[in-house]
Amino acid sequence: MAKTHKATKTYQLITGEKIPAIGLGTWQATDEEVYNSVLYALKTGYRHIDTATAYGNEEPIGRAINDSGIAREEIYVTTKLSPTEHNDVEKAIKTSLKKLQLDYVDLYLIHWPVTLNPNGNHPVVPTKPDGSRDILLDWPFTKTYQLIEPLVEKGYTKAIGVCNTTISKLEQLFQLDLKVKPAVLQVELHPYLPQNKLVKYAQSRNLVVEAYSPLGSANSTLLKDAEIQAIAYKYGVSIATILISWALWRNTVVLAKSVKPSRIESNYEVVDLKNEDGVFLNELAERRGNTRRFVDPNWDPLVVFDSSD
Ligand SMILES: NC(=O)C1=CN([C@@H]2O[C@H](COP(=O)(O)OP(=O)(O)OC[C@H]3O[C@@H](n4cnc5c(N)ncnc54)[C@H](OP(=O)(O)O)[C@@H]3O)[C@@H](O)[C@H]2O)C=CC1
Ligand SMILES: O=C1Nc2ccccc2C1=O
Repeated sequence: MAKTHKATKTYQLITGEKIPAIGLGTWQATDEEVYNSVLYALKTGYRHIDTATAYGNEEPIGRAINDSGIAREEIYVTTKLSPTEHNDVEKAIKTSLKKLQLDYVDLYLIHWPVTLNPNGNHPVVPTKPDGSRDILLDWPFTKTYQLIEPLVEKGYTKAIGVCNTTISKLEQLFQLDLKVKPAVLQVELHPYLPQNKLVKYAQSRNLVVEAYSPLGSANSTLLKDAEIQAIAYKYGVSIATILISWALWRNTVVLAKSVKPSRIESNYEVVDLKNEDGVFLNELAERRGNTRRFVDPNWDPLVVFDSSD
């Protein structure tokens, strides 16, 4: 049986700041669950919390951070700009900070490279009369990126970045005259969707890459995979531990969500994967000839995930 150790690894961002390699995911939990899970995670040793305006849980997260008694500068906090907020990013981040009871966040991400109508029929997912998403098609995410750049100098966030972008979208970003470079790329990553080319490209541009839904999200089929189970068996740990350890092996941040104390604890215990096992997991989807995305909202007619990259 391999020895597990606490996941205290950090990466250095392009800003010079350190980011803890393991962050607690907070999507899909009640306010009470999220409050308790953040408090428990911080007690366990986590120092990185991932949230978003769209999750509607910034307020209980702020309370938990406050009640933990841990110094603000020891905790890495990320929140995300919602697609309906691209028109007034300063108001958006100020609202998030107020809910989080913080003076600044460590990282502010554009949640989706999609702009939704801020004056539509719903604050998070506005729709048109035909039921389709109310997307502002003439508002590219690059325009939003340029709007969030000043938030760093104004002190609202230490770093900025993007989520859910492909290589071609990152290339569009790097074609701009950037005042503030993106520090982080947050995308769905696990052995069914390793996105090897995207990870390599982003890391070569000095972005720290973050893996969301690393366990395959809720009702995960990944956690029942026989080949991954065989690796887990070799190390004497769970599949979840292998998935989290693989994410660290490939030098990505890993955002695992749990509201269960025992899982919050075990997800913070990792093993050092042998290279052969890391490579095996990198290549699993390609070997099987299929990938699987667990998070893929319908942004029709906008193509967010281009299968070519
Ligand atoms: N930028 C973006 O667009 C997105 C960002 N994210 C971020 O990434 C985070 C993680 O992704 P998410 O989709 O939540 O999914 P995860 O892959 O983290 O999986 C969470 C699910 O796995 C269960 N689970 C957690 N630990 C274990 C374990 N050790 N054994 C078995 N089951 C376990 C959880 O249940 P339980 O809680 O009951 O333990 C929950 O149902 C999000 O919470 C969010 O912060 C996610 C999606 C999109
Ligand atoms: O964070 C998110 N989790 C999701 C799951 C389904 C669709 C969108 C999202 C998010 O933006």
